[in-house]
Amino acid sequence: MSDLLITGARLLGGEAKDVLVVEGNIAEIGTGLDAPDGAERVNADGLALLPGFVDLHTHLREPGREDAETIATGSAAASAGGFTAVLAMANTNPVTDTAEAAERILDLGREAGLVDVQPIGAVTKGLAGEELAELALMRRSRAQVRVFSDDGRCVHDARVMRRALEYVRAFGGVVSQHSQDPSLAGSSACCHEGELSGRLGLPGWPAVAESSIIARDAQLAQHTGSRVHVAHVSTAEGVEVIRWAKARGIDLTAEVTPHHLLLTQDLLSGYDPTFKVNPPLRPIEDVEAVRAALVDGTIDAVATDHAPHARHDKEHAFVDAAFGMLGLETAFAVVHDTMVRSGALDLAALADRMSVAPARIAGLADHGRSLEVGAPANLVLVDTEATQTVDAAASRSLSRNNPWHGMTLTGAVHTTILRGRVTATLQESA
Ligand SMILES: NC(=O)N[C@@H](CC(=O)O)C(=O)O
Ligand SMILES: [Zn+2]
Ligand SMILES: [Zn+2]
Repeated sequence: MSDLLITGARLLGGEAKDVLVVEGNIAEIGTGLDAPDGAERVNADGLALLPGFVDLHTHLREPGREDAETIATGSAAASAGGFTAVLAMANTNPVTDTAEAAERILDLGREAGLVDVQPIGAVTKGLAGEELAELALMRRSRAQVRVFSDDGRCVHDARVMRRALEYVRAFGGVVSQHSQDPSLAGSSACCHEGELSGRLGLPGWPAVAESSIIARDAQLAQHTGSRVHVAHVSTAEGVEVIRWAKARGIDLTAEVTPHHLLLTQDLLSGYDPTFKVNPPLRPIEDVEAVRAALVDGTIDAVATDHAPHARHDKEHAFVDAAFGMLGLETAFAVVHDTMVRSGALDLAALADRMSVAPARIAGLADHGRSLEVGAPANLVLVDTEATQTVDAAASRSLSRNNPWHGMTLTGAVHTTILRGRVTATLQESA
């Protein structure tokens, strides 16, 4: 493994320093450092150095839908987006509900070699919501699964959720819940229920379908002494319940997606299925509430919910199209543009929400670390001045359901480093 010298990087956006990486770990931080013989150099003048991003919520589609994404293409999109670790959701085909399935994903991630791919295990067999999957066996496997989710579906049965929480408590695991009560909306619900859904003539999800499940799960977490993570919170009501739960000391964490931080339901007026996602895009009041919650720490982390879909699954009438949108490559730019440029968060806080907090929630010891000697060199260099117009055709993802296409955003990932190895650079994409 060759050594790496990064020169002139602003640590967390602060003071400029050189960082020497030896054998995958940060060996020295200082000024005027010399590169050892054969070391690779990265000139980071004007760039900020952050811990590599960690995505708690990525859909990689392998096995089963390799036409939409593979572990290799999703890993390439992730490293281009500044990520050094991603958690791969379990709603593949077959579902990741056994130790063998989880180990296979871990191994395919290692083969791709661009980010650490950490499998998420299903809560229930086949995501059917009835029988618990092999939670303990997945935990004891080489994949060491700690996060469990039926994402795409809500673990609706309270008895099943209670049992899952009791199980994962024994080994420090967490259940990541897709909080959306299916009984509060018809099976064709495809947008936010409100004045706009009435006007568009589309069946909607009411906000209470989200907040009522969060409230129930918070109380189940308290009752079982276990830990719940709220995936993709999207409503002001959901945020209020999370705030209440945290104030009571309930062990609950939450994530918000870049799209719920920036996009609103008004994009649906053209019936373009690119903007069809679960949970749905919401009114501006909800966007403002999730932003404020990300600032005050009620929401712990940003997670992309990168959900690639093949063209033929998206090119349908709005009600029939698949749910989901791309997010890995644009996440930093969106969060930087909406939260940092506005002054709501500084770069250190962005690093907390996109790296430190998600690594802690997922129990990934090598990621989200302080920039200090001895830490694994899982790092990202970002350019906070660079302005880019998103081009869907330039994506590393196999899919093109990109809601950011044509949007101009300030903030770009420059170089991503996994254990001292450069896995992506901005030049490559130009
Ligand atoms: N977010 C989405 O709209 N879709 C996700 C599932 C999910 O996250 O609920 C998918 O797997 O496509
Ligand atoms: Zn979901
Ligand atoms: Zn998802």
